[in-house]
Amino acid sequence: MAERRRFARRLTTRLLITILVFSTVAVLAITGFGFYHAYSTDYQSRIADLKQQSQARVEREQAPFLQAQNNTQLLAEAFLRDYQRFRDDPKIIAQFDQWFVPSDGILRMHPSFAEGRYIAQRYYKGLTGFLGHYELPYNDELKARVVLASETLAAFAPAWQNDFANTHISMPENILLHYAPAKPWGLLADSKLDIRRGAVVAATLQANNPARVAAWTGLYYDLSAKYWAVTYQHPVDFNGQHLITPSHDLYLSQIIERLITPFKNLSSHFIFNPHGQLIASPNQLPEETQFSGVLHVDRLLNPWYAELFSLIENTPPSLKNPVMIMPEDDEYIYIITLMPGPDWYYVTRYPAAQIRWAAITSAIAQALQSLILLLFIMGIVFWFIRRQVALPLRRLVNVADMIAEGKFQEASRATIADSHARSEIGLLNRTMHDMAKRIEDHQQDLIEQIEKRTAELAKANVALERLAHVDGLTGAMNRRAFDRDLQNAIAQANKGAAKLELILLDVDFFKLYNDNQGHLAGDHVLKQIVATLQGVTDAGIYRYGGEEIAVLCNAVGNNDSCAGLAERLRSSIQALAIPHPDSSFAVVTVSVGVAYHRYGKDSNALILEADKALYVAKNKGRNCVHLNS
Ligand SMILES: Nc1nc2c(ncn2[C@@H]2O[C@H](COP(=O)(O)OP(=O)(O)OP(=O)(O)O)[C@@H](O)[C@H]2O)c(=O)[nH]1
Repeated sequence: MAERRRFARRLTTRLLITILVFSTVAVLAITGFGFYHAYSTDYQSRIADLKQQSQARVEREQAPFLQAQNNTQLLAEAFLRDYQRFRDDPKIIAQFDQWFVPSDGILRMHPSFAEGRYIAQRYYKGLTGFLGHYELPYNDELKARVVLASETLAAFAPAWQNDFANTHISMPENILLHYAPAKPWGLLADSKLDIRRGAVVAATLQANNPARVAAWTGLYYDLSAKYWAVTYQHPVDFNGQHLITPSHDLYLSQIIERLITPFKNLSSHFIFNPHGQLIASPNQLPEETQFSGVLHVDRLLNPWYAELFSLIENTPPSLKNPVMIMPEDDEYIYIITLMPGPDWYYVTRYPAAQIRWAAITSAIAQALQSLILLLFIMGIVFWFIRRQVALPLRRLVNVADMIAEGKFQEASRATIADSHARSEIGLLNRTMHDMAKRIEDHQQDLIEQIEKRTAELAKANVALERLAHVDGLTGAMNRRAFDRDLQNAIAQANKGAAKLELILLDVDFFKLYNDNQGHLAGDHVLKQIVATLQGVTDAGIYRYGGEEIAVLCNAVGNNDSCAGLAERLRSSIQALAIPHPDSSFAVVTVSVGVAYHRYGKDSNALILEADKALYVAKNKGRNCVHLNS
């Protein structure tokens, strides 16, 4: 029984361990793969995020650059339109002398254009002009060009004053027309200034820019304005002649400040232009002041800039696709984004360990989730197996024990609990229930049958017993019964419980009766005698020998009662009056010998005494009783 319980427990435990082992192996494999996958996915996703963040920042900051390009294009087209129509107009040419007046040995636009004035219903303000020393005299074309350029500038620039600090138009004749309401540059500029010597205007001259491309200058420090700026310059030629260069200055302090602001204090940012000039760096660069914005990486003391720029040149980004660079032995990764407009390379430097660590943390978190999920599932499986398998199995084992112990009724009641379950266990339970019930019914049948058969057997035994001790002819008890009863009676008598008397009766002249009346008639006589004796007494009547009858009388009273019985027996036979022609009494009679038991006398002695008494009765003439006293 205990073995069966242990087996049930072992089965459940083994089932759980098997599930646990296989699940653990599966989860570890999946977690391992998941960890690797989560790590690489997270790593890639963080790189993609960095690219996206850089791209978004660049796109946000590129607007003023693109607007500057559009604006200068607009100015160029408007100017060219007017120039082709009015360059020979005498009124325009004549205006030159009214608008531009001598100052410090050069010409400057009349200060009223800066302060505010109306000319032909157009309001001019914030406009200044610097016409520096020029080696040739001004001809009509130049005069008309300066006036038309001034008008173009006055027409468009005020609309942009909120977006750009200034708008200006330079000319290769050392002329600069300037719109900036806050600062009358044309009135303030040193008369000895030759703007063509400055890098900005110089870059627009045909000699320096034979391809005639519009471009952004490198970063420079505007000494007069005291800020870092870049200038977009759009050279405009007509019939091979360089007429004007509309341009915007774009103050970069705020833009650059925004661009080099780190992401979450982890990144640092650099900006290069395609010519290898450093536009911005988070580091303090003393060289900046030395080179006034022409900071070529080769001229920087730190070779790291040149190496980085060379890597960027090897894998340049496109407008939509930033690239990632991972230099060997470098603890950073670099995202290079192309900034449209000035075509700058915007570099985002980010610690590689930070990305790896974040990816590992994320992968570990996912792995932990998987493990927690495994534990949760195992918990549910454990609970399910315990509730749905282990407990019902244990109950079934108990039921099996009950059946083994023969407690079928208990077993059939105990199986009710899980019998409603639809599982195999429920089915097994119902089967056990049916089995216990059937065994119980069969056992009940068997018990009833055994009881019935036992009763029948007892009855048969009683009959058999009776048959074994009854004489077949007369119905009196036979000699075997006599011997048994005599022994018992003597034993009782020896204990003093009762007195005992043995009466022996013998049919008189029976040989003659047989001989003359026939043996069958003799049998009939014997039957009649026994029946008669039984009618006279309840004492045991035995067929002791052929025609000898014994009567055991357990007399409680005195000897007379047994003597009286012997006499009543004798007379009852005589009274039958069965004719016996060969008897001296003419009827069938019996002689009777009686012997009394005395303490210590055994059965043989008692029988012998009774025999002697009978012998005496015979000798006395028969049909009489003799007591052997
Ligand atoms: N019909 C019949 N006769 C029996 C049976 N058993 C014994 N006998 C006969 O009983 C007779 C007994 O005879 P005995 O005892 O010799 O003498 P008796 O003729 O009875 O004479 P006394 O006893 O001296 O009166 C025998 O002839 C037996 O054959 C029996 O079962 N049926």
